[in-house]
Amino acid sequence: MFMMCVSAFSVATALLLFLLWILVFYLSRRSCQHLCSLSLPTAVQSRRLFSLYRVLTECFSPSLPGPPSLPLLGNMLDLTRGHLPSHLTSLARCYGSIYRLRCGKTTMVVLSSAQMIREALVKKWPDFAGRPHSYTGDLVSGGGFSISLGDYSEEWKMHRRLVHSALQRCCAQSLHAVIERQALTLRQVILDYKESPVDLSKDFTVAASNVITSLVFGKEYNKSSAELQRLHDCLNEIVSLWGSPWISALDTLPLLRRFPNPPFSRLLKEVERRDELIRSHLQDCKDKNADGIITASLLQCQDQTGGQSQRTTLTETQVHMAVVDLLIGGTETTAAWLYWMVAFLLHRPEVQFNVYNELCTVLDSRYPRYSDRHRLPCTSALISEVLRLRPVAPLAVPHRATRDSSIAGYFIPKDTIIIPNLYGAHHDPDVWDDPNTFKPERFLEDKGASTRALVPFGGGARLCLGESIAKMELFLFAAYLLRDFQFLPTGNKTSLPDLKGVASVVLKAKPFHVIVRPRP
Ligand code: HEM
Repeated sequence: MFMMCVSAFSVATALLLFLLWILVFYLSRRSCQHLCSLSLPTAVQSRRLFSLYRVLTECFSPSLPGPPSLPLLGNMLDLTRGHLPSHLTSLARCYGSIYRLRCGKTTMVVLSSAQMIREALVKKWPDFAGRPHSYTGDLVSGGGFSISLGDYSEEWKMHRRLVHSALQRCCAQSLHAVIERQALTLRQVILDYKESPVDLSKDFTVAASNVITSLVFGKEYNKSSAELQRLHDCLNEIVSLWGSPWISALDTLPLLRRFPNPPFSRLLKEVERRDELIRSHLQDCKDKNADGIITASLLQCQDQTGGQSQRTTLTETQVHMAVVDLLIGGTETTAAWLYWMVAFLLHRPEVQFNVYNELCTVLDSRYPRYSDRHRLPCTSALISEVLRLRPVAPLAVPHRATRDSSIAGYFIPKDTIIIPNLYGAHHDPDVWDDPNTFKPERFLEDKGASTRALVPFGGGARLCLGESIAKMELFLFAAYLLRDFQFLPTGNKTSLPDLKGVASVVLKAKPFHVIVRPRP
């Protein structure tokens, strides 16, 4: 009897709370819409109502699972692990494909399945299109004016839209020819090695970089160019310093900014050097009437006067930072992917053979064009599988919730940091059979059903800006290389490349040597 009374009481309380929540939800939504037009006391009341709604929503939604956190440190130690993407993926096996980590006052939510990532980034894109604000992020992004690190705003949308249109125009006009030329140059570089064991990492970086510098500055370089070296060293140093704990500590513990910090001083110096280099390249483009097709397009955007409804002008800083975005986003990513492709092919030589056979049969003896990709399923499957196993931006770039929202029924408060764990989604055992094994044939067998679960370029408002360029590059570089060469290990099985790699902002394979034999 007593038990029956208790349960009746609990049901009644829950019902009452639920009704109260509905009432508060309704009133708070109405008040929020009119908040600006209200008198001060009414506005205060409405805000209180809204806070009450927030508290009740939090109470009603289940709390996010996650590993235990230490006092003060929270889960910071989890974030300093060597191979962060695979560590976050192993946590997903314990806590599920959505879990939280705490870092000081900040809550981070890690999404490790394609379904969750799509829900947040694509379906609810306006809620999760923000970027975290940070002191050091502002310094490296010209005050938050880069596309990749700038927060979501009307100004940012216009910036991205104009740069995106410039890229689309360039893709249509000259991208194919630029990549073909670089693929042929790379072919010659490899032929010159005359089958001696080589590490191709730098050659891939130069090839990928030349595609971008041709489009941006109308210039290409060879491997020994001091100018190219300066540009790469500077950009790589900025990316690696910015990711270091010495620098991120300045964002979480502002007090540290008062003390000397040599890595931070180096970062500032490199940012200054980068800006000088880019300024002089842009000046060159202006003086020579803009050879680089993207920059020409961006500089035109700068010259136009703004329309009434849609502004069409970019500031000098926006053009400058767009160039930085394209150089950083477009070099190490494509190069790292090519290097991974060779590493995996050394482990499964029969895949090389199948792709080579396909290229010879379908194309006779000519070089492939991007439009051939639909007739080359083995080549396309190889590209998808390498992107799946080693997404080169394994944790994308952190997002920020721009307002209170939810993912998979969990309440996500405004300003929560969202980490799309693309690496985890691509190793999800519920979607991929034998997820850790390199098996391009999986994309042939299930007739593309699982390509929806492939999210190497992110999605939604923050979808990789260079996706179309990257896809054409991966296809043409891979097809040219595999048509002309056979990649062979330098010795026995123990000389095969390590397949775990080193994870930072970009996931790269560890250095390895290979013998490249020209096909007859
Ligand atoms: C294999 C090649 C590439 C992969 C896998 C890749 C992947 C990604 C990913 C996962 C993001 C983050 C998306 C997010 O925040 O949710 C991103 C952003 C970005 N990527 Fe790429 N990328 C590649 C090549 C390129 C190229 C070639 C360029 C430029 C030419 C580029 C430029 C950018 C830019 C500017 C952003 C920032 C977009 C924004 O915040 O709105 N990427 N990329």
